Amino acid sequence: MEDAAVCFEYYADLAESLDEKQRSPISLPMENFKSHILKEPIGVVGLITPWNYPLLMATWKVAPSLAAGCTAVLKPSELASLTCLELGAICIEVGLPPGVLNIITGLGPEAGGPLSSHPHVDKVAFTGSTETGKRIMTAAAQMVKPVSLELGGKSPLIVFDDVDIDKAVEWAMFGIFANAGQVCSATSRLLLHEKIAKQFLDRLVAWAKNIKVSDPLEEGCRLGSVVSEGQYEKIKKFISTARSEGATILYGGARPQHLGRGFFIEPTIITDVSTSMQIWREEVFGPVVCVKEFRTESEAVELANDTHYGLAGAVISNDEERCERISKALHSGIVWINCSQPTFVQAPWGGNKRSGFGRELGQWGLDNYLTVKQVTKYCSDEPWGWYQPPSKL
Ligand SMILES: NC(=O)c1ccc[n+]([C@@H]2O[C@H](COP(=O)([O-])OP(=O)(O)OC[C@H]3O[C@@H](n4cnc5c(N)ncnc54)[C@H](O)[C@@H]3O)[C@@H](O)[C@H]2O)c1
Ligand SMILES: C[N+](C)(C)CCCC=O
Repeated sequence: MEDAAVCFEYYADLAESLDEKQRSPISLPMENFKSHILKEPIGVVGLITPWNYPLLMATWKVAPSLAAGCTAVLKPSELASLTCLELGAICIEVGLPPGVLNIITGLGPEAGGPLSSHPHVDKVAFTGSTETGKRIMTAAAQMVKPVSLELGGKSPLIVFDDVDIDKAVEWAMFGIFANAGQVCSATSRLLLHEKIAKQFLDRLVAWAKNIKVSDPLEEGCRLGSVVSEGQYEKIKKFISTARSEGATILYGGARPQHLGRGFFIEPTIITDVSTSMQIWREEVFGPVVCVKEFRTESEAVELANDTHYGLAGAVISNDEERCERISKALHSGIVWINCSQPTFVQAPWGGNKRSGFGRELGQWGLDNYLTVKQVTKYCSDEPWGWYQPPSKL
């Protein structure tokens, strides 16, 4: 809730400074011309959002699009619409004019599909799975409609042998078990230097055993249930496929014994993973981490980049120069050094490759909803002189 409020406050400030940035001059090589820039709202925008962090993911789009001066149609996930409807109620309460923010609930193809194909929607900003992103891009292409896509991920966390093991273990846990792993940027592939791998895994299991798995309303809960039965079954299938492909379920992999009902899955650590396995290649979107060892820095980078996704990556090491080298070598839109997941509204958010394109948050989030117009003026009294004037009557 606090992150959503901070995001609205941040874009309210950017909206005010946007007026000051209008008419910024362009330097031209000819004195008889003057040119400046107008940044204008792109128009009516369709905002399609997922079920994880449902209010925050909507806020990352609603706040900058309204700050840019657009009118918006928000289509939240059918699995988590209520907080977005509450947002609509708040907008009425604070006097947002009717029609500026419109919220349509319903299933994806029926309620969301028309936003991509309708000629009166000028842009679609989408957050969700890569498969849906492809469908939206295909539909929008028929109208040559711009899209920005925030899609899935299979992000790596690389841990070198010069670290404080317990501190690194805690970041590794936060990177995959926070929000039950239902985080697009979750660091779901853990790469451990071979010298510390055994010790690291022993400590990771010890810390994982200590996680309180419970109803999130209980004090001290650090792992709740996953969103739906469908997601629960999907995650269990990923775990059983990993096992059948030859991986080892080092810890977890099942329903916690003390929770007889609800879609709870233990924090799960999978080892003996090869790069051809499904668990290495595909996004699980659950509390499941797969682990591989590496020997050298270049091997770590090669493994980290061995994915079609490119949302985030993280490295933990006490060698600052090595961290700098790795932050350049990772093919992702976000790199965390000595941590995983902390997110700030001022910094750009988004991915490369099949994690999508475009950036949310910061100034880049506002630019998503603005179009740039050049205004160029001829300011000489002299005629242009390109054509021969006809003889005067
Ligand atoms: N990159 C990011 O910033 C980010 C953030 C959060 C979630 N995600 C990704 O979102 C996914 C989980 O969310 P999900 O399961 O809700 O994704 P999803 O793709 O199933 O659904 C996302 C939204 O798209 C709608 N939709 C579905 N089909 C549609 C269609 N044909 N046309 C228009 N809209 C349609 C859904 O109703 C929902 O509102 C994960 O892959 C996760 O990585 C990415
Ligand atoms: C801000 N978090 C917690 C990293 C969530 C980002 C949105 C992706 O699921």
